[in-house]
Parts: sequence; C-alpha cells; structure tokens
Amino acid sequence: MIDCIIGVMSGKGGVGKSTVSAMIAEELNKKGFKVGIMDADITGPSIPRLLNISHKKATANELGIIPVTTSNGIKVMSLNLLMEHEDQPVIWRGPLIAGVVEQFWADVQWGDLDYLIIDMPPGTGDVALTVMQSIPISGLVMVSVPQDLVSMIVSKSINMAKKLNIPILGVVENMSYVKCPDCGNKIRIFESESTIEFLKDNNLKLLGELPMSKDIANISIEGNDMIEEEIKSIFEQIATNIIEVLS
Ligand SMILES: Nc1ncnc2c1ncn2[C@@H]1O[C@H](COP(=O)(O)OP(=O)(O)OP(=O)(O)O)[C@@H](O)[C@H]1O
Repeated sequence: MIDCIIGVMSGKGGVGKSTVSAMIAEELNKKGFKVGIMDADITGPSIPRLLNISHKKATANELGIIPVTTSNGIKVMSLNLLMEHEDQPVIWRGPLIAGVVEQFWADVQWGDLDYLIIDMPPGTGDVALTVMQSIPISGLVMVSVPQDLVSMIVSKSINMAKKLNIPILGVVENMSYVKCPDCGNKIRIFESESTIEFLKDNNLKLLGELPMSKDIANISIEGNDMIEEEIKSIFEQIATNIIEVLS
C-alpha cells in the first residue's frame, strides 16, 4: 500500500530534477516516513549515484523485483540497479522503455510506503505520458531553472499535467542564485520579478528556491551529509511544503 505518489517533473533535462527527487526522498525519510524512489528516467538514470547505492544490484523472486534499500531505509528502483555495468546505454525505442516503467510500478515489491517519489523522464514525451497515465500520481513537483519558468518550456509540462488532471503541488526553482562567499549576497543572474508573476498567473506555489552550489553539484561524489546547513534547510522546507500541500 502506497499513500502518496509524487512525480518530479521538468520541462527539459539537466535542470536538477533527479537531484531534487533524491533530496525530497532523503528529507521525507528523515522526518520518519517510509519512502521509496522510482527512477523513471530510464535512459539517464542518476538516482543510484545520488543515493550512493550504484555498487548495489536489485534482485528478484517469484513475487517480483526487490528494490535496493539505502543504508537509511529508502527503497530504490532504477534500471541501473538491474544492469551489469552502469555505463551500459539503453538503446531501446519508446514502447520498450515505457514497458520498463510499467514494470517498475506493477512488478516491484514496494511494500507499504508513505511516499513514493518518481523521478520522471524530462519533458513531455512518450515515457512521461506513460508514467502519468499508468501510475496514480497524487501530485507533481515541477523543477525548473529561472530562465525556463518564464518561457514556454515549463508551460508545456504544466499544460500536460492539466490535460491529464494531475494536480501540480508546486515549483522548485533550482539554480536560482549564487551566494557570494564574501558578503553572503544572493546574486540572481535572471531577474525574479517575472518568475513571481508567472507563478501567480498559473496559480502555482513556490516550494523552494535552491542556489547554484558546489555542495549540490557534488552530492553523487561526496554524499548529501556534506551539504551546508543553509541549503539542507531549504530541502527540508521543500519537503515540509510538499507534505502540507498534499494534506
Ligand atoms: N543547485 C545546483 N547547483 C549546482 N549543480 C547542480 C544543482 N542542481 C543540479 N546540479 C547539477 O546539474 C546536473 C544535472 O542535475 P540532475 O541530474 O539532477 O538534472 P536532471 O534534470 O535530472 O537531468 P536529466 O533529466 O538530464 O537526468 C548534475 O551534474 C547536478 O549535480
């Protein structure tokens, strides 16, 4: 039994969707919830590295696939946990990839979870559609960089969610600013006035703003314990906001 399924979506690749998915899972887990994470980004799976389990392999029994569990208890399923070598590419066409996602939903023994986080494939393509149509998603978290929020890139994902009647829980603006190491000022490369307007016009909640930071960039190398406290608390607040919106 899974209580809430949260899809983490982005208009395009490389904006931090997987990083945010992994950190939401970590924060919900820290709050004492039973958490799982499904890496539905089949051709670019990065969850095992972000959660430091890329050396582990998933197994199966007659009941289905058994997810890998992190040292702190998060259940994880990713195609990379089934591949012999993590650098093997998945040279498959859309329907086959979509079939894997369906299996990750139907055949993985998730057990009882309070939250299942789904790291969606970027954009509004074939596999994203399969995820949204075949899994009963409770709500979507939209991850975007500021410059895409006010372009049509995020609007496409928002409109897709609306057409499929899936609520959007809110937006995480990633790489919003850089913090000056000397004076602590937040340097915003892209003016945020239009972001606020965009959120207002679309009736979207801002779940959190993350800086561009070396600590975040190095999560898959150094782990997330090394992240500075100020950034940790932003991730914690994002998780709290998600819980609030869902309840
Ligand atoms: N706030 C940040 N500051 C610095 N680097 C970041 C930040 N967020 C993400 N990154 C880095 O940007 C790169 C892309 O991040 P990530 O893999 O999470 O994006 P993604 O949207 O899931 O990409 P894809 O959809 O292509 O898998 C990674 O190298 C990650 O470490």
